[in-house]
Amino acid sequence: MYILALDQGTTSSRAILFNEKGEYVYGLNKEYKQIYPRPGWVEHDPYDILNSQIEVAKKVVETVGAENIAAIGITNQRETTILWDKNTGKPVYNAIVWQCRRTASICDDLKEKGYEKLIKEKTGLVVDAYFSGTKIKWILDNVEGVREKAERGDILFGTVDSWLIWNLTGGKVHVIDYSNASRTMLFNLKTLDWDDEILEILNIPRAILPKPMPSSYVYGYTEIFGGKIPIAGDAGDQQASLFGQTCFEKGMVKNTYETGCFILMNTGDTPYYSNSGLLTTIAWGVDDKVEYALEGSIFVAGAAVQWLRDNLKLIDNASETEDLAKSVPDSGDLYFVPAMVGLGAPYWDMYARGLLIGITRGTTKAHIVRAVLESIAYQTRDVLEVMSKEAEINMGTLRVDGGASNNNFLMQFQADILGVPVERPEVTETTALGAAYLAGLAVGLWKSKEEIAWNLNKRFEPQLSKDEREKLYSRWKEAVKRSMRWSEE
Ligand SMILES: Nc1ncnc2c1ncn2[C@@H]1O[C@H](COP(=O)(O)OP(=O)(O)O)[C@@H](O)[C@H]1O
Ligand SMILES: O=P(O)(O)OC[C@H](O)CO
Repeated sequence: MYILALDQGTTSSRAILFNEKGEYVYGLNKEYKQIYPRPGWVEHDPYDILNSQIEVAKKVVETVGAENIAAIGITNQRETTILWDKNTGKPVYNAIVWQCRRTASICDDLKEKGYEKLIKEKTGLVVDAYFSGTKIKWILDNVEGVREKAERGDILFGTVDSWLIWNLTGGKVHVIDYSNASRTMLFNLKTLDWDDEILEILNIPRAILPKPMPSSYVYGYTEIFGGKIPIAGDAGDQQASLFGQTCFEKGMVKNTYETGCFILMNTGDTPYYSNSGLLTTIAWGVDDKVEYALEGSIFVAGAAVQWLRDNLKLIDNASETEDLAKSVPDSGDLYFVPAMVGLGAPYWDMYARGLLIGITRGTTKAHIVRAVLESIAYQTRDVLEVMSKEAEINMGTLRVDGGASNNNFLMQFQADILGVPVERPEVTETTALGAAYLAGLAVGLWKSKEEIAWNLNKRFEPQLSKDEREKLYSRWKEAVKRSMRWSEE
């Protein structure tokens, strides 16, 4: 039997089959349209999300037959917000993507009113436009007629997992798992329920919200692939990858290098609160138990490589960056700060903007490409420094995954700049793998977490001296300072 993982990411939808040993069997990927209506705004068409996901899933299922699929696990770009009409199933507005900054002023307002502490204590999150709460409010307040309909109980909200499950089950099931719920800024980490006080502050009717559920559970069935297949796993993509990396022990850390970079540390069965801009989040709910994680979210990582490709046209594809970066001995003191949509952890500056500094007559394309890759590793160090300090854990190794973790230059530079070994597993699609594991556990394909495997592909040992490392890193910190608050009016 196989498990089908649906990995609905920010830039593409993926469907991947895993076998009973957790090995990658076959997968397909479809990119879909990014919509940028104004500077700093990012949207997706919810039907692009759904149709691209179904298209790849159907093709993948055809290769083995629906009858051979034991379960489907869903994992998704988190925070992205969709509201739809309960009766027609039609979205009332485009999906507002996690990267979208349009609600920065709503967040400023919440901060001015002094709600930061309350929101952090209840949800584990900092007040930022990143999370779903203010995006929901924006749609209710700005799209004509939606608030009235919502008050009448005719509107449903979902993150992308909810939207997919609702559609895959023919409009029968309206759920969200705890890990996704913990990204809405509306979910109380202790009661494991929506928080009425925050709902009131943001003026969001409870009736639109999905039912919070564990991450490994049979939520319902889909018949759109020819047979009746249980949907049995649901987790936000970063939590799913923590699961796929088998970071089951307290203190284990992974970094996923995708559009953004997401660094999560398992903190066990109690939420751990940060004083330095890290997020407290639910890792998963499995076996009647909820576990927590500390997270550092970096908004732009692989997306900066995409920007080199699509906007600057400096490269034709992302993998070219590896050889280009290696073609120069260093960046020539060129630094790139990818604050295109502000800066996430640990800075949380919604008004920071991208910066390239240190350009000379000698600067070449290779230097720019190298500076872009290096910026991904520097941002990761920013987060890990704070994380290790706060959790009082000396990280032994960093487990890595995601599209850009295939870049050997980047992984070596990461080990160099951290001074810690970096380990890449055989399967770098660990997000999908985690969703597959969660689904497989719910239907009994695997009996317990102990049956789940993790295999090493390559270990990168740090090669820079401490002096060299610190010199490079201190220049980065200087560059970051100069990018901050740039777009504040
Ligand atoms: N070999 C590579 N080197 C550098 N960046 C890469 C490489 N492969 C992919 N990327 C970048 O990583 C991102 C793709 O990662 P992926 O895991 O597909 O992300 P997502 O789920 O966010 O769509 C893209 O932004 C791409 O530019
Ligand atoms: O689409 P990804 O994989 O870049 O992940 C997006 C994150 O879930 C945003 O929090």
